[in-house]
Amino acid sequence: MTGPRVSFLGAGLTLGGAEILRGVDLEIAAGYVHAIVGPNGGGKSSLVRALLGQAPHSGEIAIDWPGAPGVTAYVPQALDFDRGLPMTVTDALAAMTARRPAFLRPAARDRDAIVSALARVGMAEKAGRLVGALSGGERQRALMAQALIPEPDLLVLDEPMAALDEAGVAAFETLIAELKARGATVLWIEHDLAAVRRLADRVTGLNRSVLFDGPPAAELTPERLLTLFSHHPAAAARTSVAALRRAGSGL
Ligand SMILES: Nc1ncnc2c1ncn2[C@@H]1O[C@H](COP(=O)(O)OP(=O)(O)OP(=O)(O)O)[C@@H](O)[C@H]1O
Repeated sequence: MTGPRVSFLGAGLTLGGAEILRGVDLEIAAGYVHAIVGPNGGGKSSLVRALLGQAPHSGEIAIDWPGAPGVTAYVPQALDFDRGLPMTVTDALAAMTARRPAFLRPAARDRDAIVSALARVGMAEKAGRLVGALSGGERQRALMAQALIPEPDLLVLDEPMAALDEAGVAAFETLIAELKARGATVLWIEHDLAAVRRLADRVTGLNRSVLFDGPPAAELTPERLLTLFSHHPAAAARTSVAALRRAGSGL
């Protein structure tokens, strides 16, 4: 199975009287790692929520599978849960991924899949830890692990690296390479422009509508970064310098 092609045609979204997205035309090619970048509040998370059917949109959003529909997985920006929940990481993953009632022990096959997914995100030793005791980066790794069960054909990631340390970033990069080698389509919201330059096949700038779209090396120019993240002059100067530093020497 290879991943699907995803297309947005004149997509719009209005929430509580506010226009969040307008006339979004965008194509995510099958098997591509496609990054979405843009300023805070630009509508990136809303775009993926619309794609996942969680927000009412206008226009057209289509997922074209090469054959029968495959597996779609989503890694949200953060996980809201009760910190006092007496549940281990393994139990939480079982509840999120298994098709059995949560009060039954996970089937052996499901347990194997959980062990393997946790190992892929470097969390093998944390399998028995209570979810409420996880650090921010560990929670993010656990969220990534749930998206690997079963192996996804379309993976939607909302800032998956925000809390990751260096080892976490390395594990994430390996995973993306593995998914890409399998032909999965990855739609990836990211603020780390250097990572986008390293890993993405294509990048789209979004601020309510599409600002630019193309290969990262061609699109993430210094001028582009200046305008993309400039809200007011002093913040713009700070942000652009930081963004340029992060984007690395290739610029
Ligand atoms: N239910 C809602 N009602 C009204 N406005 C909303 C609602 N949900 C989101 N918004 C607004 O839509 C805008 C876009 O939000 P969204 O989370 O999609 O942005 P984003 O590009 O993902 O931002 P960030 O980079 O900060 O994560 C924001 O101004 C937000 O306040």
